[in-house]
Amino acid sequence: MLKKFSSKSEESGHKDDCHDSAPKSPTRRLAVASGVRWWAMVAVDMVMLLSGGTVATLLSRLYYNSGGNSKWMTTLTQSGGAPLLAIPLLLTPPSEDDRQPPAAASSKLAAVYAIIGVLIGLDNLMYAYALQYLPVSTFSLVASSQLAFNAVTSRLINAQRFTPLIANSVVVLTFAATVLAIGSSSDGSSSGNYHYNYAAGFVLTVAASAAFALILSLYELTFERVVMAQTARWVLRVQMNSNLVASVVAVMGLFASGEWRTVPGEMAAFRGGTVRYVATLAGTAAAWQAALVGQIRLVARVSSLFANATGVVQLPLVPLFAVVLFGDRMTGIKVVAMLMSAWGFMSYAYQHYLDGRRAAGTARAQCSMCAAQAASDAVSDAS
Ligand SMILES: Nc1nc2[nH]cnc2c(=O)[nH]1
Repeated sequence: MLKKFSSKSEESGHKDDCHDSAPKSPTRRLAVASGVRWWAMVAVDMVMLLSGGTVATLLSRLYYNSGGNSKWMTTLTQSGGAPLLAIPLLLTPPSEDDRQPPAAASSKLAAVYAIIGVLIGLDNLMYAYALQYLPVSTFSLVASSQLAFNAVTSRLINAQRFTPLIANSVVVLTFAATVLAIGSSSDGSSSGNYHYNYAAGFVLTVAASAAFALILSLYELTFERVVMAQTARWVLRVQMNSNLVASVVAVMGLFASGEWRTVPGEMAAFRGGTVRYVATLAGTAAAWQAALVGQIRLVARVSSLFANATGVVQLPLVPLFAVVLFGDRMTGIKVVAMLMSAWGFMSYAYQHYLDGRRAAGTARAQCSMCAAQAASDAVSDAS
């Protein structure tokens, strides 16, 4: 039995043999944990992912719009806030499960952190190039392919089952981003005065989308098969260590590419000056980690596909905030994209709700069978 967030009995459902024989549900291991408190915690994780991711993406755009140009620096901001995670890690009291010895040897854990961390470093670099090489609209369109990639990786790596509602969710969310991209390709979005490098941007966005889907599935596999725990502390530890490895990759890239030499000049020429430069990068780094805490907790609580679906909801949110912050035009198509996003997401959430009800019914039926079996055993023992 896996160790779940905080209270085991409430969140992991039934610990007895009745539950162990229940079939896996499409929305997977926590289908039985569908109480109000559990949904509230999922909602908090979603808000963290959506708000953190939106702020981080907008700040990355601000960096480029204000004169920033270093790809390795943008790469570093995506993982460089990892040491901040030491604060919640220290403040989170260990649960009963955290006091057990780790299920995996330290060397195995180190190898997992290294593999996922290097993948994150490469994904972050490709993501940084993609953000700069493509207009936001095209980027959103191509980046939504990560959900389709995740459908494949979670089928192959995490044995995710698909139902019509989940397939609908994947298709509708992908369409939402497509509608957005087609509709906003000529709406005067303030993406800066770049000479876009479409071909490279396209290939890098697709590669980053595939890499990110793989990363989320590997996180899920790590919680299920390596650490065999999904407590809040384990989530923070796995995120912190893998992102520290990714930061080492980014720092090595910054020095090996020689880009570090351009940083002082970039800082001096930055619109708003040095303080604004540092504040923009520090804010981006903190926002990415907040988003990732939400996303990785969703991987642990629900599944990598659910975490990715939530992340894709963010794609239509970014243009909406860009309307307010960068003066982009609001169009009907953006509203349609957002409504489609909400529909795609509700489809997944409804499947989860159905699973929760079905799992609770199955558990009740099995427990009454267990009780009847126990009573008949007691009668035969007595006679
Ligand atoms: N490729 C990719 N990288 C990310 N890094 C943080 N979020 C994302 C994402 O949604 N996609």
